[in-house]
Amino acid sequence: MSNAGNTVSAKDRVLIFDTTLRDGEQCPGATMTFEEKLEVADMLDMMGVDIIEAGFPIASDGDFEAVSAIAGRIKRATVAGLARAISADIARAGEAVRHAARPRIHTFVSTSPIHLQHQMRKSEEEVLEIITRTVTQARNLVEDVEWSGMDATRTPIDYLCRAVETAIKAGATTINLPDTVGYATPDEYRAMFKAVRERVPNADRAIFSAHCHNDLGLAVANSLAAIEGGARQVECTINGIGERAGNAALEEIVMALRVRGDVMPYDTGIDATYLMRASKAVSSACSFPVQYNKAIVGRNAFAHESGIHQDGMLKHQQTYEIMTPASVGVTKTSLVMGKHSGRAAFRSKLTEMGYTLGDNQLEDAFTRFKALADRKKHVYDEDIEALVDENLATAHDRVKLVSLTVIAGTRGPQRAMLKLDIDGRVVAEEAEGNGPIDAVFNAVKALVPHEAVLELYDVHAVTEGTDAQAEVTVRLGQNGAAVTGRGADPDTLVSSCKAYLAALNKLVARGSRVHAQAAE
Ligand SMILES: CC(=O)SCCNC(=O)CCNC(=O)[C@H](O)C(C)(C)COP(=O)(O)OP(=O)(O)OC[C@H]1O[C@@H](n2cnc3c(N)ncnc32)[C@H](O)[C@@H]1OP(=O)(O)O
Ligand SMILES: CC(C)C(=O)C(=O)O
Repeated sequence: MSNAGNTVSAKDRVLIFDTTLRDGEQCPGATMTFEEKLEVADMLDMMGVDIIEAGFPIASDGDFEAVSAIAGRIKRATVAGLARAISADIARAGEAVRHAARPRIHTFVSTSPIHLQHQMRKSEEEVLEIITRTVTQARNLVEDVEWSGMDATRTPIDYLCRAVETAIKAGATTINLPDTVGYATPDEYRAMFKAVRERVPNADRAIFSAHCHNDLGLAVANSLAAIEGGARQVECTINGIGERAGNAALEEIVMALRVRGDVMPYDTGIDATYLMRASKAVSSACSFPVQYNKAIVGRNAFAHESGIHQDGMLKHQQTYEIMTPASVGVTKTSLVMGKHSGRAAFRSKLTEMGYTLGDNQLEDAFTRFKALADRKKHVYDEDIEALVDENLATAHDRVKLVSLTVIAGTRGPQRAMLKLDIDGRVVAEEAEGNGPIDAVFNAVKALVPHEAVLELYDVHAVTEGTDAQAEVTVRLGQNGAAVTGRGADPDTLVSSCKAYLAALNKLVARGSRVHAQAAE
């Protein structure tokens, strides 16, 4: 089990280049305000990101301002600004990162035939000249220059090697070979890095970097394969946000390397205990919800609903978790109560909630819990509380609900068909009423004649949603005294009936004049 703290071992160090504020922000709808960008940048710096790509300064004045401000405040990480292979872009990026403690200009140009022909409309030779000119310009502004060959994975290897060699010769210190359109497979991507590093004569003068998109869901797998192929920088984003299907997710790369250090002997400088906080910060800054089943930071990443898993987790955490929640900044594992839960988890939940039930009561409550969970999407603690409290209270009831069917709607009269168990005998009655609840109460009164008066009827939803448990309170008054009964059920009519019966049972227990018909 990983203890994913901030320790970087003797393993090979992989630099984390975070592009949440640049490529991440490029996904539709993810635009962040100036203040939000500063907040995210501070968080990235705090968690140990090596390079923060703060934006694309030529894109807008707002982007320029944000990159400049981030460059001015970040003291530890390198701050990079993106630039096309255009002189004005590079000058603007250089200006934006000028005040950074560690400034970087990241310039890129297409290398694939499809891009050269259709987007750049330039020949291979012309692009090589552009690389020399633009990387040299960037290098005259800052020491740290990254060059990217856009669409590298659809570029013939011979030309890619020539482009890389040219960029290094012009002064690039980092060479990024992006899978711009998320097309590569892990084997191909690993082999590409290996081949370029072996074939380019000056390859040892640069750090190689991977930048993967998730169009085929392979971004993280490809990033890890690139590391095996010799990349020592990976470009990624928090929550995997980014152009189209997104970029490789930072948290997944970091934790894959931590947890599987046995087969991937590499590590990063990231303090993984910040991962959840960073995920929430980015999700809220760009109003992008994190999918529930997202690895590491999804709300279900450390949640277990099925009984067998919950039983295993209660016996030993490593039965179904490969990292501790604390290692990624998640407060704790959650055992979610639902239709797949078993007795072990139910018992543990009740203990956690302060209930100690005997075996029979527990079995009874579990049966009712399963019935509720079958009808209800989310079973909250309040649901269980309502269910158990009612269960405890009704243990000695003489009058119990067996079944209830109600015909309601616009075409009255409303009619209730009720079966009760009274002292072990099942009796039935049908009654009409002025509304379905009146019909139910009339049926009860027919089976359990009494003189008590309904003093209060109150209904409220215990939990959220249209499938919420309705909790009904009924107060019955007789001879100046009153009793209150409660009932909970997703069906308001059933909870009304239960509440009425609960109140009647209290009257029976007090010896009031209530005629439990079957008992007579
Ligand atoms: C894979 C990536 O993520 S690359 C980064 C993508 N990010 C963005 O595009 C976000 C920011 N972009 C922008 O704000 C704008 O596109 C700008 C400011 C950069 C450019 O705006 P415009 O000047 O209006 O150009 P427009 O966006 O319409 O077209 C892009 C131009 O850049 C050219 N171009 C694209 N990439 C490069 C490059 N790496 N180097 C040089 N030129 C490039 C295109 O060929 C096209 O040129 P053309 O107009 O001569 O045909
Ligand atoms: C600018 C480059 C690195 C890029 O974002 C890509 O190729 O996806």
